[in-house]
Amino acid sequence: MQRNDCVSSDYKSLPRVFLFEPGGSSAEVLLYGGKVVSWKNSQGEELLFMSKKAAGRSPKGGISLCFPQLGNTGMTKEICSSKNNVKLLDNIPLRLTPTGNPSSVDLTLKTTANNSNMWPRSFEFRLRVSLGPDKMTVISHIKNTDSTSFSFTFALQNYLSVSDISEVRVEGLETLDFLDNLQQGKRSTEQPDAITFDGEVDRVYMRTPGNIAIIDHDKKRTIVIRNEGLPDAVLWTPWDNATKAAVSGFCDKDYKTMLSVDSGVLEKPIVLKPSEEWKAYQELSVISSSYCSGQLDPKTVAFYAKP
Ligand SMILES: O=P(O)(O)OC[C@H]1O[C@H](O)[C@H](O)[C@@H](O)[C@@H]1O
Repeated sequence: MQRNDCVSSDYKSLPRVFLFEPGGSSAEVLLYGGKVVSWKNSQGEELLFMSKKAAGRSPKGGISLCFPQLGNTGMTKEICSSKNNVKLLDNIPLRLTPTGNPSSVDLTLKTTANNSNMWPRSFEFRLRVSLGPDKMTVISHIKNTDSTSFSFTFALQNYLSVSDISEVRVEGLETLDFLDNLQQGKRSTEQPDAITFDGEVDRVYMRTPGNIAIIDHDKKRTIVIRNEGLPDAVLWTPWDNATKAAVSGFCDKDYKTMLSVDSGVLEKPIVLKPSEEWKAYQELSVISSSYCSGQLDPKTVAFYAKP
């Protein structure tokens, strides 16, 4: 039974920036927290999943910024939150800097220890979201403007829209070591085959070699994630665990058409000395998967994904 608060998302009433590029791709980015709430390919198909659960200024889904802590790796006692995933930027309006380019947006936040009660640190955050033909890049910068060093973990939680999770295949994580959050972080090694889904998954893959391909047979498309500075990846589906879905702000049936593939830096937290800056780059591209048969070489996908 669908809960009452799962009938319509309210994010369309929130202040946001619309991006367009000449090839027909488009995106929408919230000023609150810099969350990307829509990314459409040149055919106008939505590629990101947004929950219909009402959540005020922090709607669930899209591309969410998790900072300064994700999971229980590198937990710092400075953070005032009972949650492992801390999204300090949610609910904070970022400053919009004009780019003069309809396919790109720059958002910034300068904060001091005094005006952040969740993490009493001074930092500067800059985010650039840019569109290319069937491609989106997200560049994040964090500068330590404090008088002492600080450390953090970070992730872009990419909630991808899929036709049916049981028909989806993920390539690029084969044979990697992962920490299984469903088994108290037990370390295991992934099989040599592509990953498919038939139940709940919550894993942190460490030191991913480069590209991750999410192949959706029904939609005949592949989304490729390429990163620099974000070595780890989290794969999450609550499946039919309604309690976990609800805790994360999703509706009971959302799992069927959503897969979360996060790009992050988790295993080894980033340490910044005063005035030091950290930068990370993520590129998402979407391509026709009609040529995908059997094992897909992510390097080949990246090659085809280039405009
Ligand atoms: O509840 P959220 O912060 O949205 O997180 C949703 C999910 O994100 C990550 O992928 C974690 O590994 C999961 O444990 C978590 O449940």
